[in-house]
Amino acid sequence: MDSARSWLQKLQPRDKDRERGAKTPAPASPNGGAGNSARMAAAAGEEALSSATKQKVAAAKQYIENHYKSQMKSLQERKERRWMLERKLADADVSEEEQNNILKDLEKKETEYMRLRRHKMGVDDFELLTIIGRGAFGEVRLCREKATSNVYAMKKLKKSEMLRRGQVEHVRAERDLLAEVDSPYIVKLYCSFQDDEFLYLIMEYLPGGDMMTLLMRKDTLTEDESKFYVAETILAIESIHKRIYIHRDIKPDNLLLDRSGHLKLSDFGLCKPLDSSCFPNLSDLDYAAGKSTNPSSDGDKQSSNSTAPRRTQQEQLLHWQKNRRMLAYSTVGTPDYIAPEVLLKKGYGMECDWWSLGAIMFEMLVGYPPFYSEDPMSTCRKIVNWRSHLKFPEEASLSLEAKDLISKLLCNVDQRIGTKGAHEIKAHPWFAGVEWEKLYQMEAAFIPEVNDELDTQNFEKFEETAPPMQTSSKAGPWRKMLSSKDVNFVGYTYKNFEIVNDPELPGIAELKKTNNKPKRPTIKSLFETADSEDQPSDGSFLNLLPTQLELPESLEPSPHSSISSEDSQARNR
Ligand SMILES: Nc1ncnc2c1ncn2[C@@H]1O[C@H](COP(=O)(O)OP(=O)(O)OP(=O)(O)O)[C@@H](O)[C@H]1O
Repeated sequence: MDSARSWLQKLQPRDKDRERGAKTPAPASPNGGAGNSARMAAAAGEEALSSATKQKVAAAKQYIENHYKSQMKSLQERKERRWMLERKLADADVSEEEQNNILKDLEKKETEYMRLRRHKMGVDDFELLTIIGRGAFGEVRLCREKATSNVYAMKKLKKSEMLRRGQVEHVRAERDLLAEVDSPYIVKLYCSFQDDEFLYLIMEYLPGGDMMTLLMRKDTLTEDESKFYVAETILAIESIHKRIYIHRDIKPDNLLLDRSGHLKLSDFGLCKPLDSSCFPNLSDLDYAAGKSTNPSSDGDKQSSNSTAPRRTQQEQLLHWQKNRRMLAYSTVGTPDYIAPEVLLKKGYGMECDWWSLGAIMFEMLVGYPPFYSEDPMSTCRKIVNWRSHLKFPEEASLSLEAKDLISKLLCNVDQRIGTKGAHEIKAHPWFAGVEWEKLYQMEAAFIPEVNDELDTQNFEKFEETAPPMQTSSKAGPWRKMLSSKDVNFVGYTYKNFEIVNDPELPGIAELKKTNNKPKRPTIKSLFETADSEDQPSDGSFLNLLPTQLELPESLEPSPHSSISSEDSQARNR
């Protein structure tokens, strides 16, 4: 607030100076023409300057409004937490003394959380450990918070790269979604912050690795194993669709496995393949989709040469595996799971995520994705001409139900299963017998080997390109740290209440079950065992903690900060 006020004060004199300058009479000219043009130029200058000023004032106004809104929301949420805990305790078999202790515990956590919210979090608060992932915009690394010794995954994204590739809105969407959605199938975000060069997401560490690595280790999965992962992916997608978000980039690399082997969706908003600079000839696809029904015109080497023998399933699998990691770590990424309507940029909705699910299911059962080709552009062509290219290799011996479900996922949007909601897919015969509500409590298809909290054996080994930088993000007042570009990243900082909660102690359900006196239940466990009807209608109050807004020194308007019409269209659906 103070920073907003001082920023406004700083603004005013400059504004007055400009107005004074604009009102200075132009030198007289004998015919009045030069004077007129000078006056006109001055007027135009005034208009231009005042529109820049207006933008700054609007940004400051928004900052102040957001700040107050955030304060009110924070207060409300604190009250809700207290109220819910009191209700839960009233129903629980806990002595009065115990109840008082638990309530005191909550207040302690609240104070801790308030302190944390005021603390300007930075990369210096963490000990940087092993690199566990690399993407187009940065890296993911295991880290340990110095103050608490808690282990997290830190995703670090280079701001300049995000700006260069017009991904600012996408990264913002990722932060927003992770902060909003509270689902066991979505990776949990604890906090986000930034320094002058990078954006950081501090997430729960999922030590089971990702689905891409699992698939590379196993070649193919059985139908039962696939069913488990496909079912959990459906629940993950359903939870983001309920929030009116579309992922658009669901692929095995983004399906992570927790310690017990259950699946969580991650990596929201960075839709690299939508970046047309990555696929320079993307407009050709339009032509390919409309005109070509002949597989041989789709650029796939295998089919372009009719005399070349078709690869067997095993050969294709080996070929795919050889290229897979290279594709994953390239700046272009793999287009193998992207829906045709997304590639064609003709407007798309949530159905595109169900297409990706179909492609992943195919890969689990067959060993490679359905439209795999030598190079990404050929894959894109095959996707838009999916009718000619979707083939189930006989050697894979898929059940009729599996083939039917895949064919209903990999088809035109208007016929695609899931268009009316996830329930359509859940009701498909391939899932007969799946207990959707109990899935998360069931034993996973594979239990990953994880020896301790720092174990990274389920991840690829990545070379350190440079020693982990412990660049200071805290030295000096934060406003001085930010460059003018940072107007694009205003409001990125976020802190989740759960960062101050201890997830290890038993819950009240356990207390009731054993009916003896185990360790005290924690606030978190009490919330976790709360009935869904006890929760606010969106069921996500713990994750809806306010954004700590940041106002950069300069709020220069930037061409990068606007949402493309395509993005807003997708978001509005
Ligand atoms: N919370 C996490 N816990 C464990 N591993 C993770 C976590 N988040 C990401 N990873 C690992 O890092 C890899 C890259 O992560 P992610 O896809 O989020 O990064 P990215 O830079 O957005 O990549 P992409 O280029 O796919 O957009 C994942 O495939 C996974 O192996």
